[in-house]
Amino acid sequence: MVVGSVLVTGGTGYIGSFTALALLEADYKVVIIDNLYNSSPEVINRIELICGKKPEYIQCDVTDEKKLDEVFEKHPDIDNVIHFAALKAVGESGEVPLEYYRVNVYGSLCLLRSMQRHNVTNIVFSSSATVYGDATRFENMIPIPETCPLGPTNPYGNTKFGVETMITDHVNAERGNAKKAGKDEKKFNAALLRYFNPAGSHPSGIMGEDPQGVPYNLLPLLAQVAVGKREKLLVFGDDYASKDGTAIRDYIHILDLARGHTVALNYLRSHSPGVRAWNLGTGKGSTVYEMINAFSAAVGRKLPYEVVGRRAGDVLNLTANATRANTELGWKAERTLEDACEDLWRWTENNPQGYRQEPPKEFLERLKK
Ligand SMILES: NC(=O)c1ccc[n+]([C@@H]2O[C@H](COP(=O)([O-])OP(=O)(O)OC[C@H]3O[C@@H](n4cnc5c(N)ncnc54)[C@H](O)[C@@H]3O)[C@@H](O)[C@H]2O)c1
Ligand SMILES: O=c1ccn([C@@H]2O[C@H](COP(=O)(O)OP(=O)(O)O[C@H]3O[C@H](CO)[C@H](O)[C@H](O)[C@H]3O)[C@@H](O)[C@H]2O)c(=O)[nH]1
Repeated sequence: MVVGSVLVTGGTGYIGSFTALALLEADYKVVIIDNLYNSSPEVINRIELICGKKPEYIQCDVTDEKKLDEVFEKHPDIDNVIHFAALKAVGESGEVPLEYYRVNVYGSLCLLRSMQRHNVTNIVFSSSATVYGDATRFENMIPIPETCPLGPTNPYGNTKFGVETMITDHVNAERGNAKKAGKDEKKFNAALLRYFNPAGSHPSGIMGEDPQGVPYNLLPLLAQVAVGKREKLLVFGDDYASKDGTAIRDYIHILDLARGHTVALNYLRSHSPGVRAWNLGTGKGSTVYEMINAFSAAVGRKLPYEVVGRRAGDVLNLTANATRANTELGWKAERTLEDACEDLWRWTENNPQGYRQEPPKEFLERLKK
């Protein structure tokens, strides 16, 4: 039995593919669009290997409004969108901000307009903890609650803040217009999911993060050090006001994060909250050094690093207060940092070339059983 249909933009990417898997496991029909800028279509096969169901994949750029219209016309049953497609590197966004505004902001505008034309009224948006900026500028805002004033410190964060605002204005307007016309205003809803730092892979070892160019995030970079693709990790600053001088992030297992999307979507459909923001994090902060140690423990040897200067746009501490998601959505991160590191290492060891190589036979055999 299909419980609903979801268009997943950026669905061959890291978080999108795990969410597509979680949606299929929760009996949603899933249509993925992606332009493969930072992903591989092979992940569709891996999703099928794991859950026995295959999402439909359509190559489509989210800034191509005509193509978006065609997708909605081909699938008139789609009644929800989860919007991942974006550029996501904090550092790079300071170098090519216009590209970040084009893909992240203009792409979201195209999507909302196309959804409006096709009467698709629920959206779950991939926002980010980056929208809070430096929460240590306030007293008592670490761990960060959703009520913390927003103030991104880099162009990437500004695009996420801008899209959150655009979605909020749009959904509120749609609700107001529907009410005036005596129509059902409650069908217009948005979840703004502010993720902290996703980590890890599928425990099977056949599905994980596979960035196409040079990765920017800490864990994929550490994974490259572990398999010898990179000599050492560069630690961006050891002069932060943390216990060991390195910056603090809240690393959340990718399976917990993916599950957060299905529960948020279910909540939109059952409670019709209008626009609501939820933090998805564990509530536990780890420094860069703690992450190097945790991943080194999973690998079984100490990974080399060198301290360099701070990265522009970085902040000291992004740790979530996830109480709202816990009380309202009934969602809580269940897996540990150790789980994330072990799963990441299993994926990396088995797939040093990412999705460009066949999964090991023993996995295929086991999954067939
Ligand atoms: N990974 C993180 O640390 C993190 C944290 C918070 C929020 N986010 C947000 O979550 C979302 C997914 O991130 P991810 O880590 O899975 O990144 P990802 O790069 O793995 O996935 C993004 C996907 O979007 C696709 N894409 C990019 N531009 C596109 C375009 N113009 N048209 C269609 N598809 C396009 C890419 O090919 C990729 O498959 C992004 O919106 C990101 O900003 C990520
Ligand atoms: O080579 C590296 C890469 C990262 N870091 C440090 O590791 C921490 C995590 O950095 P990431 O680049 O992995 O993640 P960010 O927190 O900068 O950003 C990520 O998580 C955010 C949410 O917290 C955003 O949404 C964003 O999309 C996503 O890239 C930071 O302190 C960073 O300075 C290093 O020391 N060396």
